[in-house]
Amino acid sequence: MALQQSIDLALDTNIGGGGLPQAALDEALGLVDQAMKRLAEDDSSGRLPLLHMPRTSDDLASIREAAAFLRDDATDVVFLGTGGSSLGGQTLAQLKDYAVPGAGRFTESPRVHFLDNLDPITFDRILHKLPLSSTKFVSISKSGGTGETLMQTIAVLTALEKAGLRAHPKDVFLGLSEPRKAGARNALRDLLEPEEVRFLEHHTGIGGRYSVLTNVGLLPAAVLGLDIAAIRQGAAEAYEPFRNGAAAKDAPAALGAALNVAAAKSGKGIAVAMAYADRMERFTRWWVQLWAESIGKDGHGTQPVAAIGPVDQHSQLQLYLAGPNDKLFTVLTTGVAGKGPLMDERLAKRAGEPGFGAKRIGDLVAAQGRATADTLARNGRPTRQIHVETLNERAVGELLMHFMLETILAGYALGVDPFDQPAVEEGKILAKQYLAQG
Ligand SMILES: O=P(O)(O)OC[C@H]1O[C@](O)(CO)[C@@H](O)[C@@H]1O
Repeated sequence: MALQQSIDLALDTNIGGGGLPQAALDEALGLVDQAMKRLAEDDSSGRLPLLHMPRTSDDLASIREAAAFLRDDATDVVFLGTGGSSLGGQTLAQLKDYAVPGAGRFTESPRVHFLDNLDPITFDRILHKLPLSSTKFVSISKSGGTGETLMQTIAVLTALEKAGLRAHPKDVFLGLSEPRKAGARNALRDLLEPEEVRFLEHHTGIGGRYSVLTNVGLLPAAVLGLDIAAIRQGAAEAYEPFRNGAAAKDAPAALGAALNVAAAKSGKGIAVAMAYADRMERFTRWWVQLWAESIGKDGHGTQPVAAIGPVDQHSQLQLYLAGPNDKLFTVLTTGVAGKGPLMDERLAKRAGEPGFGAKRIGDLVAAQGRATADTLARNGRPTRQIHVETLNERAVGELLMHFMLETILAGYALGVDPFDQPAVEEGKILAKQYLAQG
């Protein structure tokens, strides 16, 4: 197990009155113990296919084969899709420097792009800059009906046509969506199937924000040459205590769920995840969707906030330490001590920081992650610490599964359905009405 979790700095016994009372945690653990029974039934009945994903391997060959098609002769691979149809892939791609400030510009071929936000200027620019004759595209939408993804796909087909490349969309496009349902439209399939574009099937029993371990997340990971089997193995590690029938307090994801439930019931209405790694920035955004859409309903929910360190020490930390004590913090760190450029002693002295001499950048980042958690605790702010020594496929797989399990269990314990998102439909319908009105 790569993931180490400590909730010591979250409890009032250790950090004083601002912390969570042990009694609140005990009560939440009782609720999560019940939730775990439900989860075990979900597993044995097959009701939650996500729980079987870590042990599944028979689909990996087809994912690798689709990835090989995308890589073949391609300078660029563009993933179209939004929310859960993009953020999981982005999270994994960050292991290969995707969207890492600075480093992301130097990624190897094929360059991978995730166009998850709909912005006319961005889309125009990228369509003009992409070498269309050597670019492959993947349109991902579970429902097949998401307006943003449909518009992106239409725009790309049109651009291919303008570039005289329209004759062969099937050679440059893949679709990924649910199979057609009797009596219902799948607009993405309606759009691409007449062009003979091949579709990979989106798992019907796994919603977008839980789909990172399926072909939705693993396809981009495979395009980037990541070890997709190791991602699943890592996920299996997170699930192992549940398969072994552990009590909530002994299963890290269940303990995390209980902590969040205790926080929610103790008036901590905000959950902050602050990761001390550039390569976890997309992970924090993936988690924001996971938590917000799963828990925010029926008047329940805590507000997820994503932060990364050390940069957000210089923007958000003041509020975290001295603003309202209404938050539960999760500080995520990796084993960066001893890594990165070495500080020349002479130059460190000249900069007035002799303590930097002979230290590495990673030494400071490691010290900062620790100092932030301790400072939050000293100021009575409940703080959980999660550490993974090496951020690789296995560790990210474990983190992803940990947070999915934590979210499902928290939803069950709070009495909300963690798998739907009915409220977002209203705005989508209204937007289409406004579009039609002009
Ligand atoms: O994969 P789809 O069906 O295009 O949906 C994209 C996203 O939109 C939502 O349905 C919310 O509008 C998310 O739950 C989902 O991840």
